[in-house]
Amino acid sequence: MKVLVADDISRQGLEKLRIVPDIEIEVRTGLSEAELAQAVRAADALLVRSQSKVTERVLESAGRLKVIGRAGVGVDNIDVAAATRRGIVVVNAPDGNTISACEHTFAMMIGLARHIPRAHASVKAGVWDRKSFVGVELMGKTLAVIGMGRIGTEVAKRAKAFGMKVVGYDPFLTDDRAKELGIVKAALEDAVAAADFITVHTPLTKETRHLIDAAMFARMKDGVRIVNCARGGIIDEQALCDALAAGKVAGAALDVYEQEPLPADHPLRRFDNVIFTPHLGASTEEAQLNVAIVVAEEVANVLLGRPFRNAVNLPSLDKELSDYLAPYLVLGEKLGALLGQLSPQSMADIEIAYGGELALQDVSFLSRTVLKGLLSQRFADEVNYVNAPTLAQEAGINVREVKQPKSTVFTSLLSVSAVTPQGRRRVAGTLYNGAGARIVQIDDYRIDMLPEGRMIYTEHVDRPGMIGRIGMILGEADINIGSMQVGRRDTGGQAVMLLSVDKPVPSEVLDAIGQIAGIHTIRSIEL
Ligand SMILES: NC(=O)C1=CN([C@@H]2O[C@H](COP(=O)(O)OP(=O)(O)OC[C@H]3O[C@@H](n4cnc5c(N)ncnc54)[C@H](O)[C@@H]3O)[C@@H](O)[C@H]2O)C=CC1
Ligand SMILES: O=C(O)CCC(=O)C(=O)O
Repeated sequence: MKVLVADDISRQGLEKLRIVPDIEIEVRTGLSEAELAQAVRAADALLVRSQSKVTERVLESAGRLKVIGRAGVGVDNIDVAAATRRGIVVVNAPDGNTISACEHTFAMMIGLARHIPRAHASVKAGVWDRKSFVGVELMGKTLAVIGMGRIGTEVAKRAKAFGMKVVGYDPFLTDDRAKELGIVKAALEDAVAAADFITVHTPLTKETRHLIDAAMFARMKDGVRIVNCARGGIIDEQALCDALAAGKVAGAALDVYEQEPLPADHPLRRFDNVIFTPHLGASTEEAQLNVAIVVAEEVANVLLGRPFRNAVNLPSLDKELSDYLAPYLVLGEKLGALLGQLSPQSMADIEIAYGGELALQDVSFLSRTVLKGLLSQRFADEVNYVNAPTLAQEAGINVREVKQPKSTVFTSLLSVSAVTPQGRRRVAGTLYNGAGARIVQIDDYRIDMLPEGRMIYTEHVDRPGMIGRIGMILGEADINIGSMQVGRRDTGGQAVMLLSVDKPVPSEVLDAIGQIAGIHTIRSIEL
């Protein structure tokens, strides 16, 4: 398997991949979009930092790509939606550079408060000017932290240690968490209005683009100082230029820009009271080693089919949940595949229902495995856990998750149904204590069958001799029957049968069984 490394990633971290047999690493940095598109053609994995842009065009040529590893946090340089549609897992290293980005933010804030870059340049130029660089203290000032995630929280903690008052804005910040951190929770407008210093720590998304715009600058105190070590574009650069020119903003410290590298003629470069660094927030030995190790391990896990943790386009699964769900993931995929093979024609309105204890868990990952099994009839290898919901949506298939904690005779029941040309069809399964997974229902019929291997499924009239005749045809074809389950509602009425067989059943044998009077449906099933 080939891993293409397209940005500068710690060699020590890459060792984690180098030592895996069957994994070959190719390092090619500084590629244009067209070169990256060409290089990714033969890659099974792509490793990047923030420099490479993994666009739709790049992904179009990525025939074998299974995983993109981002050695860092922000994935705004990766078209995650396009990767998801293609079933490519995107993994990142969410906490490897938190402290470095936080400390850089503090360096920038203090540099801004005490004019350190300009004072340094003045001394270097042979000048001894102490009057031009009178600064302000942080102690007693109000800091607005916009985005109270990992980095924002660390910044808030350090600001408290500096004696600052901290006002935090984040849609997910709870009153309890704010209290625990000793900060004031506020709306965005109120946070920026109260602040002497403002620092942003959100990802760049549709919602956060130009979160700090001209209207927001108008609300700020005169002489406010502003820091951006998160992403260019969260602050509207034109509005910042206007606020600097008007003297509203006393200084800005920027690590990130709407366009990187920052163009040589960018208007921000004209302001002496703006401090620039070239996207260095995560550039420490420690952070680069941390993120490289984490992402290399994650990429190896994906390639080797082992569990992985940090996928940005899959629901997260902690160890406890992952252990609990593991046998259900196998059962769920098989139930999906069973329903898909029972009704290989079109289907709509899929319902994945969870009963009993299972209904009390976070089952979003499990629903994906059910969907993957179900859609594999239609999309074959194209479908995986990553793109199953997107493929269903694009095919116009509505998917519902239903939870019924109290309504099952089984400790837990997983049931999958869909509207097919034969009406709504349903299969259900459970895990028997000690006896493993079982299919326990097909449509309205109760059965008890191991969801494994090759099977023959029939719908037929419940009459004597039926099973014998099927057994005879299979015997003549030298096909051994492993086990058999019949489900029926009334004697002499309709029935279903599942037979497990030891080898593939040729189509002429299936046809011969289908000819038996009273059999009206026959299918070959493989789980
Ligand atoms: N300059 C650099 O080298 C680095 C930059 N970063 C940037 O910093 C960002 C934050 O990193 P982490 O704290 O690790 O991420 P995080 O995911 O832990 O925190 C982001 C926070 O932003 C909040 N948020 C999302 N939308 C928001 C909105 N509209 N308004 C207010 N808050 C909102 C989220 O609720 C979350 O709490 C990353 O997305 C990345 O872009 C991260 C590392 C290094
Ligand atoms: O790779 C880098 O140095 C950039 C880090 C960064 O911006 C991030 O992790 O989001």
